[in-house]
Amino acid sequence: MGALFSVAEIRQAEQAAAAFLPQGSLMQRAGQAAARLAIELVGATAGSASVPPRPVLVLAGPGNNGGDALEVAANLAQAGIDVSIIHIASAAPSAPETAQALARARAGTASFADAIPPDEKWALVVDGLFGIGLARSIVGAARTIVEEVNAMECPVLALDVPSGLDADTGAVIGPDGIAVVASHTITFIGDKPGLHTFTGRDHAGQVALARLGVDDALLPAASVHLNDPSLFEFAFVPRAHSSHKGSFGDVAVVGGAHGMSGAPILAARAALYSGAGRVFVAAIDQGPAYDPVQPELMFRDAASLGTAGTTIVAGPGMGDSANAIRILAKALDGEEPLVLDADALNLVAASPDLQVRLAARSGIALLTPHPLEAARLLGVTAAVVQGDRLAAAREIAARYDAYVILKGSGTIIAMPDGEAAINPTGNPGLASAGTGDVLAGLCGSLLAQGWPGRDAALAAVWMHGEAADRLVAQGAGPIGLTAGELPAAIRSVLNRMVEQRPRRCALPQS
Ligand SMILES: NC(=O)C1=CN([C@@H]2O[C@H](COP(=O)(O)OP(=O)(O)OC[C@H]3O[C@@H](n4cnc5c(N)ncnc54)[C@H](OP(=O)(O)O)[C@@H]3O)[C@@H](O)[C@H]2O)[C@@H](O)CC1
Ligand SMILES: [K+]
Repeated sequence: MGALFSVAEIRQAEQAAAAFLPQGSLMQRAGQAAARLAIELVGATAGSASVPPRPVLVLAGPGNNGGDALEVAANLAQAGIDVSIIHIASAAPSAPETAQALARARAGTASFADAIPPDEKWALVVDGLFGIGLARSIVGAARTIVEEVNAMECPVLALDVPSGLDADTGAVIGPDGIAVVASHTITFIGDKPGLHTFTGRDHAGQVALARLGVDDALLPAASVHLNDPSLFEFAFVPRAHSSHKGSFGDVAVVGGAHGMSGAPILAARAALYSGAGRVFVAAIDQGPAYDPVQPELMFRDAASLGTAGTTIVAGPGMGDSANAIRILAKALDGEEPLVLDADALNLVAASPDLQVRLAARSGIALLTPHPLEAARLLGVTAAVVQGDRLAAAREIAARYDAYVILKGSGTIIAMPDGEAAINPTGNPGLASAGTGDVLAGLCGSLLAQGWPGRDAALAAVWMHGEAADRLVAQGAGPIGLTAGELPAAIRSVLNRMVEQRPRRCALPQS
């Protein structure tokens, strides 16, 4: 479930499937599946499932994505819907199935136009300009069409992938490219990573998958999935009545250089609310003696912190002092699970010595970079990281034998063995100060409670996003959502997950 495939993998499956089918079968199936969804969408828009009072605009490009669109147009016209088609003809000869689809559309009641009729109000736009075959920026007449569609207010259904979007990476195909902003995307044969990360979430809207009857066996075993509780739910275990605070591990958040106390406190609160037994704030410089809102947190001097048996979350507000570097080196040399965030990642990126220590450590390392921190770790620009987020996260995971959470829309979770996931939960409310500190604290908390690195990374990211989504559903965002609201919301998500597990409790280690 939730498997994501590269364009190369989809192409292979498509060729293998087509070899056993009459010509044009896959395109016809794509046209039928998309027409069904289009009818549902216009039915919903018009308030009934009957013929909508407004016409549907179908955009058909020069390749097979255009062929899909022509099949959709023919099917909608056959259902009695008023359809207008803008067809960008190919200079090169079309594939036979696309030529067949064009003939079918021409034979029906759909009308063809050279440009989008001005002032028309559409029930729906179907985007079949370009699919996975687009290899360069959209320019000229096609660009004008995309600009016009993006300025419309009606729903837009993209076929396979919003035209102009790279289905592997979620980047707009450039340079200086443009991509359709769809409200819905129906994607064919297999779901694709680019629809779920970077700009993909904004361009694709709600994603539906039409397998077109292609056998699972024709697709490879997926190494990338959409993050989902089915990947980690067995890690949620009810607590035993005989447990005590020593059963759930210690977390120390190392950070809080002068003037930056808020970040480690947010991380520490998240660790506390997600069930860590004892939580320390280990300050680099002298800061507050306690947290009046959360007096359960214990404040220590980072330099004298005993780290044995303690999961360290290093980085929030840590700064770059010599003291910070010394304390980070000591944490890297320890064997306890370690979460590196924010300044700790920048210190590693700037120090070959710390890089060697990180790569050599035997305990779990979990890194939570945002794109710029990831770029520093890789010695590239943030634009390069964003241009292929999956590849960047996997490269860091492999280089440091670490679990990597590359933050941003469609957060990537990459494991040292190459497995990866893209997170579907969360919303723009998370693009605010301190939410990353909360995520780091949550990761540390799960690791301190004995979770494996893979499950901790997947579950932390999913719950963090889910908590934000629930807050938005309650009206607490996305505008103005604050990081401080997340820990309590995460606690309720976590307890709900545990309740749903049919498992018996885990007896505490003596
Ligand atoms: N085959 C199958 O079995 C199935 C395929 N399916 C569908 O086919 C889609 C893939 O079709 P595709 O390979 O024909 O590529 P597509 O995305 O239509 O674009 C290529 C066309 O665009 C042109 N072009 C490229 N860049 C351009 C630019 N900047 N500006 C202008 N033109 C540009 C390019 O021309 P060229 O680069 O060759 O000059 C070529 O003509 C896939 O996404 C799915 O929807 C489904 O029906 C399932 C079964
Ligand atoms: K498209």
